[in-house]
Parts: sequence; C-alpha cells; structure tokens
Amino acid sequence: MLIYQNVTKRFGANAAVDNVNVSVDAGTMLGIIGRSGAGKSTLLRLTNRMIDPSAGSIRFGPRDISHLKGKALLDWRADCAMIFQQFNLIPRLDVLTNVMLGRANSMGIVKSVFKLFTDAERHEALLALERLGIVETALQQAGTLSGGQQQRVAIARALMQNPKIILADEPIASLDPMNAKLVMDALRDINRQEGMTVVCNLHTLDTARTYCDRIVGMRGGKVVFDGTAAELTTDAAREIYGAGAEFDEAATSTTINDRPDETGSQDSDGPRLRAVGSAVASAGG
Ligand SMILES: Nc1ncnc2c1ncn2[C@@H]1O[C@H](COP(=O)(O)OP(=O)(O)OP(=O)(O)O)[C@@H](O)[C@H]1O
Repeated sequence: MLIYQNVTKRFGANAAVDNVNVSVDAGTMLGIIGRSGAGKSTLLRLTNRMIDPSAGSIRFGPRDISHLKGKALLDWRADCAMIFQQFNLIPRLDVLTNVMLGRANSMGIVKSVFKLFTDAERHEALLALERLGIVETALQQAGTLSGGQQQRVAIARALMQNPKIILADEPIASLDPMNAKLVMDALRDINRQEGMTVVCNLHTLDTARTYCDRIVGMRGGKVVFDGTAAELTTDAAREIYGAGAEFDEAATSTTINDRPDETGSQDSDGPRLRAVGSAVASAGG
C-alpha cells in the first residue's frame, strides 16, 4: 500500500503539492490527472524521492520512504521504476544494453559502466523485449527507434529493475494515438499480470478513464477528486480542469479508447469531457 499523509512540497512561496492525503491499495493502476502545473510531476518526484517533501510522509508498505537516506534511499529507488515522457534511454547504446541497464542499481556502478552483464541477464532482457513486442530491435541503437518503440524499451528497462512499483510521468504525451495505446496496454498488462502498482500521470481524461482503476484529480497542488472512472462526472471534471474552459474539438487528437461501450455509456458528456481534458492539456502544456 502506498500512503500519502499530509504531503506538501513548497518551492519558495508556491505549494506545488499542498497537503495531499491519498491511500493506494497494492496492485492499483492509478491515474493522476489535472491541468499543467497542477502538481502531478511533483507528486511522482516526491514518491521516487528525486525531491524531498516540505512536510508530511509517504509510506510504501512498512517503509516510510519520505525520510530515507544513504543505502536505504538507493534501495527504494531500485524498487521504484520511473518512466518519463522523453524515454531517457541512452540513444547511442543498443536496445538490449539499455534494457539491461535497468539492473544498474543492483549490480554496482563499475559493472554497469563496463556493461558486465551475465547471460542470464541478457536472456531476461530479451524476454522483456519480447513481452513488449519489440525483441527484433534488440541490437539496434536505441536512438534510431520510433518514439513508441523507445517508450516500450523504457518499460522493458523498468521491468529489468524488478521494481515493486512503477511511476510513469506522462508516458504517452509525446506519442501518436496508436503508440499511446500500445504503451498504455503494456503498462496495464504489467499491472494486471504482476499485480504491480502503477501510478501514471496523464494529460488526457479519456486515457485515465479507459485504463485506470482509480483516478486522482489535482488542481493547484491539491487533490480535488479521488474516485473511479464512473465517478468522474462532468462536475468533477470541471472542478479538476477549471470551469468554462474554452476548447476546440480539433485539439482532441490524442484520444485513445479501446473500451468504447464503457466510456461511451458512462454519461452523455463523455466526448465533451474528453475534449476538455485534451484541450486544456494542449493549451497549458
Ligand atoms: N524545481 C522547481 N522549482 C520551482 N517550482 C517548481 C519546480 N518544479 C515544479 N515547480 C512548480 O510547481 C508547480 C507544479 O508543477 P508540476 O510540474 O508538478 O505540475 P504538473 O501538473 O506535472 O504539470 P505538467 O502537466 O505541465 O507537467 C508549478 O507551479 C511549477 O512551476
């Protein structure tokens, strides 16, 4: 279980995350939504402890991860895989090596610098790539792959880390709808197959609705919605994104929806809400 208790992060006078209280059951696929600047990335960076909270605590199972230092902090970062919008691969290295670098935290800096991987690790990395449907790219330079392929390499690298939780910071924001769907399908598959907790920042409301068991909506650093896709009503979406936001249907190009029956029947404003999510994201970010 992941528990945020009165978590605040201030940058000067600005509370980027403002007294957040959320408990996430193990094995949940959690989506965090909100317009640009709402505090989504800050919450993830607090979770993997790239930054320290100004107040409050974050617990993962029995560990209070908000005040870890030294080896305990390194251990937590190894347990906590992070996927970024811009993939963060090493473009000149081949795909297989990039995936095996997921082991770097546990194998030590010297071994990873000299790329001293075992046959078993190579095999495991190939299996991860196969699972992601891109094993044929194993010997290509990572930088030559499409964005969607690179993000799947990043997911394979995360799997190689043997994490206890995956944090994904807008993993599909740079991808076209088809690749976005492949990446979200992969994250959901890992969540379902391994029972792995996945926390995913998303720009688009419809993606959160389609893929997430639970959705947290942030605005101005605060949690203003916490519920299921079905509970995310028109009013709740307005509260998250700001009422009366002007939007243009043409800005809704990043919608993905592989469960049209469910999302289409939840309420008659479904397409409009999707438009609000995408348009606000486009305008703000
Ligand atoms: N390192 C920092 N120094 C100062 N202010 C910061 C820093 N990081 C974030 N902020 C501020 O904190 C607030 C929340 O930013 P954050 O990046 O968490 O929002 P977000 O919801 O992830 O936005 P986006 O969707 O655009 O990524 C913003 O006002 C931002 O300017």
